[in-house]
Amino acid sequence: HLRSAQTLALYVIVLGCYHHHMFHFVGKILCHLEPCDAVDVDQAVKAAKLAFGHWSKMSGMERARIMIKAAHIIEVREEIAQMEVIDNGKSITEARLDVDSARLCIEYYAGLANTLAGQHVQLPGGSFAYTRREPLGVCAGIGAWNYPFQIAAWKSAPALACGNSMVFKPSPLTPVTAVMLAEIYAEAGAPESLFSVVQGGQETGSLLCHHPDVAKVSFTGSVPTGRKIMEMASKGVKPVTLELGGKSPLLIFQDSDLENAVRGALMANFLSQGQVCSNGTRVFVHENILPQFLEEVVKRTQRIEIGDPLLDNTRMGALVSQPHLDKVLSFVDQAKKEGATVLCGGEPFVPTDPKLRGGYYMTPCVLGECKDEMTCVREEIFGPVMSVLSFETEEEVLQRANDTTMGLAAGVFTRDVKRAHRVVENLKAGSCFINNYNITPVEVPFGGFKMSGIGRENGQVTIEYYSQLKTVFVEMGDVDSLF
Ligand SMILES: NC(=O)C1=CN([C@@H]2O[C@H](COP(=O)(O)OP(=O)(O)OC[C@H]3O[C@@H](n4cnc5c(N)ncnc54)[C@H](O)[C@@H]3O)[C@@H](O)[C@H]2O)C=CC1
Ligand SMILES: C[N+](C)(C)CCCC(=O)O
Repeated sequence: HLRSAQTLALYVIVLGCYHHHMFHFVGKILCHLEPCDAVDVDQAVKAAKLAFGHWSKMSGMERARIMIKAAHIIEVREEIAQMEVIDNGKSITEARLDVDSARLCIEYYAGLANTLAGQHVQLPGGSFAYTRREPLGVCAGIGAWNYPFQIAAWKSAPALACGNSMVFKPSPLTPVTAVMLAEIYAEAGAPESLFSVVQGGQETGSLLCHHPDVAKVSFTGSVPTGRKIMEMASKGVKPVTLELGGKSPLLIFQDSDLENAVRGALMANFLSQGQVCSNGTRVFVHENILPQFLEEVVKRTQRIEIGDPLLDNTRMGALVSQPHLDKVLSFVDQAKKEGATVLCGGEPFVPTDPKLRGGYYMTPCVLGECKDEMTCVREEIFGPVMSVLSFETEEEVLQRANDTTMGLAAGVFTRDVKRAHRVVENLKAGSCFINNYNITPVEVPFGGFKMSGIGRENGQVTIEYYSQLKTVFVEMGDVDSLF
C-alpha cells in the first residue's frame, strides 16, 4: 500500500492535531489526517476557480478527450478497488463494480460533453435569440462513506463535462480514494486543481458550502445533514443536488418468479453490508407465498460468505465503524422487543482469521413478522437487516409502501406486465425497479422523491443540474423605443 501512503503524503498537510482514520476491516489505524481549515478551503476554492478559467474555455471535444483518458486510467488500476476495501470494509468484488461504475460514468459524460449546445430562435424582422449552456463555476461535492470512489465520480463527471471545476470533500471515515481520483484527472491532463480534495468533517463541509466562490453544492448523505446543506446554500442562493436516505419498499406479488424475487430481495438489502441509500429494506410479500419466500431468503442469507473483504469469495465484509455496527445491532434488539422474529443473523461476527478480529462484522439478518409501526420498518437502519412484511391486496400494499417521508427507490416483482406498470405508476419514489433491484446504469437518472432528495445524478438530465442557460437577444433592426 505504498502508493496510497504516497498519495496521502502529497495531499494531506499535517498541522499537529490528528484525526485517526481507521482501517475498518481489521480495526486498526490506517493513516492520520488533518481536517482542512478556512485557509485551506479558501486556497482550494481559489485554485479551482483558476482551473475553471481554463477548463470552461475549452471545447466539449477537448474536455471529453481528457475525461476519456481518465476513464482508461481507472480501468487498469486495480489498487483503487483494493484501497476502497481497506478504507470502507466492503468486499473486493463489490469494490471492483463500484470503481467500474465510476469509470463508466466518466466515459458517459465525456460523450455528453461533445453534445452540449444551445438553441437558435427566429424572432420578427430578422432578429433572433440564441441560448448558451454555460457552466456554473466552482462546484462543491460532499460525499458519504458507503460509495467513496463512486460518489466522487458520479459528482465530478457531469460537473467537469459541463465545464465546471470541483472541490470535493469525502467523508472523514473514507477519505482516501477520492484523492486517487484527483491524481487520475491530473494524470489525464486536466488543468491543475480542476478536481481537488479537501479533508475533514462537518466544519470543513460547511466552510465549502458558505464559500462565496462556490456556485453549487452536490451532497450525498443523511437527511438531517442534507437539510443543513440546503440551509447553508440558501444563504448564497446556490443550487443544491441532494442524494439522501431512504426506507424503500420492495413489493413481491404472488405471481412473481420466486427465484428472481429472492435474488432481488438479497440485492436490495445486502450490498455494501446493507449500507446503501437505495436499499429496499421493507420487503412486502404476498401472504400466499410468504412461507416459501422466507424459507428461500433465509437459506440464501445464511450462505453469504462473511470475512476478509480482500478475498474474491467473500460476499460480505465489515461495516464502516464500531459505533455504526453498535447502532445497527441495537436496531435488531429493538425489533425483537417490538415483536419481530429474527429468522437469521443479527449477531456480531468474529472471523476465524485472527488478523480480522478487530473488524466490525455482523451476520446478515432477516426479520420476520414485521408490522408497519415497528422501528425497524420506519427508520433507516443502514446495515444488513431486511424487514419482511406480509400483504393481501395491491391497493393495500401500495398505500403501506408509500406511507413514509422518504421516496428514493422502490421495486416490484410480478409476471403481470399490466400490474407492474400500474404499481410503479403509483409508487412515490424516484428510482423504481421492475423485476430487479439496485442496478444503477449510469445512462439513466437516479434520485429521490420527497425527503430523499433534490435533483438527479447520472443520465442526460444531470447536465441541467451542473449548467445554466444564458439567453442572448440579437436585434437586427432599429430600437423601437417608447420614449
Ligand atoms: N443516504 C445515504 O447514502 C447515506 C446515508 N447515511 C446515513 O446517515 C448516517 C450518518 O452517517 P454520516 O456519515 O455521519 O452522514 P452525514 O450525512 O452526516 O455525512 C455525509 C457527509 O456530509 C459531511 N457533513 C456532515 N455534516 C456536515 C455539515 N454540517 N456541513 C457540511 N458537511 C457536513 C460529512 O463529513 C460527510 O462527508 C448513517 O448512519 C446513515 O444512516 C450515511 C451515508 C450515506
Ligand atoms: C450502486 N448502488 C445502486 C448499489 C448504490 C448507489 C447509490 C448509493 O450511493 O448508495
